[in-house]
Amino acid sequence: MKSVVGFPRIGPQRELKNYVEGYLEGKVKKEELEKAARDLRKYHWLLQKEYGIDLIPSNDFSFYDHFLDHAVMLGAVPAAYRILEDEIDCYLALAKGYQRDGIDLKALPMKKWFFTNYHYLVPTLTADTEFKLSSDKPFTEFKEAWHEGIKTKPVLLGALTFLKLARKTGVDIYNKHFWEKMLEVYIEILCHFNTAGADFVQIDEPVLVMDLEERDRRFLKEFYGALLKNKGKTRVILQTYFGDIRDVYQEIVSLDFDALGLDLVDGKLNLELISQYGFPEDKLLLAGIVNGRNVFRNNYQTSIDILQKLAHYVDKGRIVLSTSCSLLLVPYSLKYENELDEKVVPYLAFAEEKLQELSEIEEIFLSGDFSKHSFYLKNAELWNLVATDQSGEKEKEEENEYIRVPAWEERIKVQKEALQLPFLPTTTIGSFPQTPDVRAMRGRFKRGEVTKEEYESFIKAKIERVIKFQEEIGLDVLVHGEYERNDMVEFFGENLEGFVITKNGWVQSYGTRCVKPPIIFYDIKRKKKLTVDYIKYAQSLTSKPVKGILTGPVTILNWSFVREDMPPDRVAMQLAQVIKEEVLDLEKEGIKIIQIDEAALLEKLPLRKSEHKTYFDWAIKAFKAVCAGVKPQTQIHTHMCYSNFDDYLDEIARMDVDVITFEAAKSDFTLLDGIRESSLQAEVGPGIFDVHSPRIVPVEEMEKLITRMLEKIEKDRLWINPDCGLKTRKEEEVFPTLKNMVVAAREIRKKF
Ligand SMILES: Nc1nc2c(c(=O)[nH]1)N[C@@H](CNc1ccc(C(=O)N[C@@H](CCC(=O)N[C@@H](CCC(=O)N[C@@H](CCC(=O)O)C(=O)O)C(=O)O)C(=O)O)cc1)CN2
Ligand code: MET
Ligand SMILES: [Zn+2]
Repeated sequence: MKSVVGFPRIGPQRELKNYVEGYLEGKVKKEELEKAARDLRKYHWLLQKEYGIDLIPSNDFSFYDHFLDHAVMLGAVPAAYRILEDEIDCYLALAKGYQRDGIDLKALPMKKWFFTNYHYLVPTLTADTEFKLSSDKPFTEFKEAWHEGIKTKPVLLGALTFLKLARKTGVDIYNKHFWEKMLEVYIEILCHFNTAGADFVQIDEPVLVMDLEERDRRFLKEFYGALLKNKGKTRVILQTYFGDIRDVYQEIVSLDFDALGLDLVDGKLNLELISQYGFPEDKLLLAGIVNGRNVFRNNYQTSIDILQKLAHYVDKGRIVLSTSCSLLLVPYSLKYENELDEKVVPYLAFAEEKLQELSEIEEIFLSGDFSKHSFYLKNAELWNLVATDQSGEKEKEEENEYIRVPAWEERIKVQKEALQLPFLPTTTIGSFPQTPDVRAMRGRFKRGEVTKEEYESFIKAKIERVIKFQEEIGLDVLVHGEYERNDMVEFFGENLEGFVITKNGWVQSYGTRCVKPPIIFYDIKRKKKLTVDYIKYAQSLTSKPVKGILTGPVTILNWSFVREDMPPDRVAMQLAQVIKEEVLDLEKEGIKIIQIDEAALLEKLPLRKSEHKTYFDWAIKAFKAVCAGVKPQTQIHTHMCYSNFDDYLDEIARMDVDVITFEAAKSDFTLLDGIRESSLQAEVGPGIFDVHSPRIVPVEEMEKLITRMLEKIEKDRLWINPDCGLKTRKEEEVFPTLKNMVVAAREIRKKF
């Protein structure tokens, strides 16, 4: 048997993006949106059926985010949003906010989904949360598929994952009084599926791969002990992913689940757990061997090895082949890639190709002598060809070989002297709104409809306009606006050697926003300057300093797909080398401030604390390798967002940057206390407005914020800036806010 944990849902050509955004803009009717969603689901189910998948997921579809779907289904959303009676409107208000007709509802905050570039919406659980079955989405989808002749496996988010990842105010999630009602909802859902005739239901509990405590184990026993008494004929799969379940293996196998889904790609230790503690004879084992979060072909030899080891403990008949996690994290299909390097194509597998891999591996596994099977032989030949020889290439450098001299205290003096900025200097994070004309022009350039010269002069005109705007409103440190970049990582991938760029390899990052991660396939080299020309041009237009903006090595690595046989620390050092070359070129051209974005520094921080040190050691070493050798008077900034870096300030201090700007607008300033208490010396720019909200922020609001910040941070250490880049916003939203931001800073300066 073969199972898929979840399938992408944005549409093979990002159809859902256009429908949802169109609906929000009033250009698409509700019926059209619903039909588009039904068509996509049908397409996904039929495709999986075509490849012989036995356990095809449903309820893995979402208009915006599956975590929000779950919160809505449990009734765990604030009552204020119910003012919007229509189900979809209420849902989208939670996702995007709603400001119309005197109603002002804020969007829920977003957070990273484990170590991926997917972001989920975070509901808040309070003492007022009343759990109640409030949506029939999972049942509707099940019926819809049944209508197509497919009996799906409905997917539900697990209780512990939901409780642990939600925000809590004033509630103890482990208190039975709090979760009892939620248990009743889960029971109701299971009963529904039992009546509807579902053979399987999948409950996702990815938090089980994290460090767990005794109370988590107790919760699992109590909650699932009670739930599983109500499963009737429906068989319940407990699905885990993103690691191994070392802290709960024995508890989980002793519960009455009918099947256990284990990740054997990111959770290598799962195999050991099975060999050590055995596997119960009454359960199916869903063996996650096809990597759901990378785009490379499976190595069949590796997978067969794992399966054969498993077969010592579990009869072959009870082993179900599966993806390691949901395929949400990979693009749809290679069939849209007609311009890819032919040498590389055979090494890639997107979601659709992974379905085929499951079939092929099953066939090999069940055949008598697998080593003669044609699928096996073909795959072995492929991987033999690229087996890399890494002997002699070991990096010996230690982090402390990349020390910037002189030390921060000395450098910052030299820089203040050189830059002559007022105190509370104002700046932005780099990108300005990527207006539709910019996107459209790049589209035309890529399709060969306009020449390189036309494209470049278009970008230059944009730069000229944005420099003028920044001068007019009186910002102190200007930027060129990043108009030439489709994305802060893909752009670097396109312009460096060693990357492969897809045409349609879109992956959902949040809601309707997608990224097209570049693929690292060869050694990385820089054959030409990446950013120097436009930044130099911008600097030529003004006497104010223009900040050069680059993406750092760890972020490029973490937002790319990287070959599994390439050690990440080695790739990070190669990236550091090329970014360093760019930094030195910018410096040579007279750029005085260079920002090296590390928005994703913490993204792939291992889920288990015991593995953090190794990660930080190589990640920070790579970052420092970029900066060592830069002149003392060149000011190095970095920018971070989207992670809770509160907990890692001492590690971030080791990056030894001169200035750090970061997202803080939402976090109640606890971060500022943390900064004061940490070993971080750098000047800081805690974002003073949230770029994800379309609101125009008034001067007084920002003045108040700066005043409060000054209670925590000395006046000569504080920068004034937004909390992230402005690329996703509209000019009419951010231009007035930036203007207000500068006024606010000036008003505060007057008070000193
Ligand atoms: N890689 C990455 N990860 C990140 C972030 C990030 O900035 N980059 N930020 C955080 C939040 N995530 C984000 C993810 C995506 C977007 C985003 O804006 N994505 C855009 C796509 C950006 C892009 O590459 N656009 C292409 C346009 C491709 C296209 O469709 N072109 C059309 C024309 C479109 C038009 O006419 O408007 C065509 O060619 O026909 C370009 O600019 O070149 C989107 O979904 O819409 C923003 C934030 C965390 N993770
Ligand atoms: C996601 S972090 C974004 C940093 C980038 N320099 C920008 O302004 O868009
Ligand atoms: Zn950012």
